[in-house]
Amino acid sequence: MEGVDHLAHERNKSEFDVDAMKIVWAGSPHAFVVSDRISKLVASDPGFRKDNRSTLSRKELFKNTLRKAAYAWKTIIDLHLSEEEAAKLRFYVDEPAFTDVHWGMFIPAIKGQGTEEQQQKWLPLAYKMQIIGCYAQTELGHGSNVQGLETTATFDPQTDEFIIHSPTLTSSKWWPGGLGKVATHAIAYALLIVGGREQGVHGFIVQLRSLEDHSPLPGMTVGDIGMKFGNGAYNAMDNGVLRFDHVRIPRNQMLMRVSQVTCEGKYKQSDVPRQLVYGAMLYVRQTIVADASCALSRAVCIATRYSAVRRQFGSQNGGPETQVIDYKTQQSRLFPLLASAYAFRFVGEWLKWLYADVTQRLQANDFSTLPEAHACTAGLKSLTTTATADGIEECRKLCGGHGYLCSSGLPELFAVYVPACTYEGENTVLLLQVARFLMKTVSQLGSSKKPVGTIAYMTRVEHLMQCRCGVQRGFAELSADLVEAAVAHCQLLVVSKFIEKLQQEIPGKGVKQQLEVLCNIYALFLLHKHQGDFLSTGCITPKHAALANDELRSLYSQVRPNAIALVDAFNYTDHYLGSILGCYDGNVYPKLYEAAWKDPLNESVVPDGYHQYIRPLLKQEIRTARL
Ligand SMILES: CCCCC/C=C\C/C=C\C/C=C\C/C=C\CCCC(=O)SCCNC(=O)CCNC(=O)[C@H](O)C(C)(C)COP(=O)(O)OP(=O)(O)OC[C@H]1O[C@@H](n2cnc3c(N)ncnc32)[C@H](O)[C@@H]1OP(=O)(O)O
Ligand SMILES: Cc1cc2nc3c(=O)[nH]c(=O)nc-3n(C[C@H](O)[C@H](O)[C@H](O)COP(=O)(O)OP(=O)(O)OC[C@H]3O[C@@H](n4cnc5c(N)ncnc54)[C@H](O)[C@@H]3O)c2cc1C
Repeated sequence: MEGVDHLAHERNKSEFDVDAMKIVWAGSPHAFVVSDRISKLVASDPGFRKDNRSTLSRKELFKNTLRKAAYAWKTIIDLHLSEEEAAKLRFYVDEPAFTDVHWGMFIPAIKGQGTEEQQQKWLPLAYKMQIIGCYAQTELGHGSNVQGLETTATFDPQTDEFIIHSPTLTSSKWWPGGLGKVATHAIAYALLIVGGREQGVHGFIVQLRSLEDHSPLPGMTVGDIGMKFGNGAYNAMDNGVLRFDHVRIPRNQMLMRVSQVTCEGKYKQSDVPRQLVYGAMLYVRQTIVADASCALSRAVCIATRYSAVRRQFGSQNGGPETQVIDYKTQQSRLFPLLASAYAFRFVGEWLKWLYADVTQRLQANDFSTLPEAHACTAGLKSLTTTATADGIEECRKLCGGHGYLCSSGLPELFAVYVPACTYEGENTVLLLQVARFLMKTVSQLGSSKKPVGTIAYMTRVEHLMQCRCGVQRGFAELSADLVEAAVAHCQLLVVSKFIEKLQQEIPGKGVKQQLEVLCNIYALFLLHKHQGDFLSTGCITPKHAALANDELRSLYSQVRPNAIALVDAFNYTDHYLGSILGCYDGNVYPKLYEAAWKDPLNESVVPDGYHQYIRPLLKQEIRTARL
């Protein structure tokens, strides 16, 4: 039944203006138009095909990724796409690649930590992709502990150069995306040594490979670190290993916005805080939060559409069975994830604003909000990526057995997404940073320094005023509890930003009402999940808890007729979703059936290996077989 919309009856049930919701989701009418146009452009171009990814060998997959990246770049040039449109194009191409780190980390690091002069020299080359960059921070022995990095950058005043060196095996750079096979340059982080004194970790622009024949420059040992979790998936990325053997680079290739080394060998610090060396991480964590809503909404879209297609039990008088989306248990697992996708969208929007604000302040030498920005980006990165990774896996289970097929799109989505819990700051390590920030705030509550912004509420929490412990004392011992407190603080942020969103004018019939329902689901689901904490701290009574649960059930019933329209509002093409279970027309079974026959195993009826292994077994000739 090609061309028939099997979900039409669901779409007819919806009680709000889906087109208006699409604009809310996109962020603005302009963002919607750009996103809609570019996603369709990618979807309709066979050059961006991705349905065969899971059957390719690593080498084929990688080469195909290179081809796609080059093709994407050609498309960007040919169509004169703006920076915004080009970023959307890369997003909808939907394949992890060296370009992610080139645009997402290498360029932002130079922008944030390079001097004007350095930016003028390097950025035009990077923007035109005449050089390709990666971000080489993590080492085999040290990732989270950035101050523990072992790579050294020793200043040689005789030649006005730095000598970059990997003194041990554990100091080998290990993990950087794009480093393995593609990048020509790296921002390498190393311990600066000037005049025999260690001056902490700094970033350096280091050329890795020849721009003529791509061979590694003298003193560099560089390669790929090997296969990662999941077939296909993140293996399109060449995460790499790199060792430096006394590699010399000119002095002006140290990123010198935060601190400088003069030709006489003097180390000077600007009045900007040292933490700006970590600026690129602040930026990327913020983009990761925005990306979490994309990944979660994608999984939720698949699970919601399939839950409306899938029927199990409950047939009466020979009629159809019940759609699994009508089971309360399915709703209680699915709808909080739908609400989370929207919640993360709005907190991501807010974080983008916060980041723009802190960047503007930093440019005007106002560093007062940097600790708060660090706590918010770190905490929300941790919260949203953990919830999204768990949510994708839950969506897979919500799709039953078919969710385990690669053609559902969910295994690959999970495999690509799950490292987000680790990269750019391991999630627990980041929560400890938030906890430290909260404890610091608590310890200052009695002083004249009043908490503002996202921590202003602390003055209203009475028992916190009685806390007078030092920040460090007992921190390690209580760190597991403090991490929970950090999560609670971040959840408060998510809920309050959702509520603030609802206080704005939101046009479109019924749009605001739907968002109110989702906001209430998000908040009440949290209350339900952490009922024990709320009850044991006396924040709610058992009666409140019971009322909240009743309300939650009723909210699920309100979402039910709108569920399909709420995921349609993400405006994802079938190409981007990459899922038979989530296809727009809901025509799942014929597509699954057809796809199965395309598997390489089905290329022959009798499998390769029959004569060697199956037949000798069946004929009891195993002893004489040549295995
Ligand atoms: C295909 C999928 C793509 C999906 C992504 C989508 C979009 C993203 C776009 C582009 C990205 C591209 C691709 C994405 C894929 C992969 C990329 C992965 C790249 C990486 O994976 S790249 C390595 C990242 N590797 C880390 O992430 C290490 C984590 N480890 C740390 O980050 C620190 O090391 C820390 C904080 C744990 C320990 O620090 P510490 O406290 O023990 O000691 P330290 O001396 O370091 O800090 C002293 C004072 O600095 C403050 N402070 C710290 N950090 C700050 C910051 N960022 N800003 C402002 N202030 C900061 C503190 O709050 C303190 O402040 P105070 O003294 O006031 O309390
Ligand atoms: C797919 C992928 C892409 C990556 N891309 C890049 C890249 O482009 N560039 C780059 O430089 N790096 C990259 N990385 C590396 C990444 O940033 C690090 O893996 C990450 O920062 C975590 O550090 P780690 O591996 O040292 O973990 P570890 O710190 O060793 O974590 C191991 C465990 O120890 C715990 N732990 C660590 N410290 C503490 C503490 N103080 N208190 C309590 N518990 C603690 C953690 O919670 C975790 O459970 C990438 C990693 C992955 C997986």
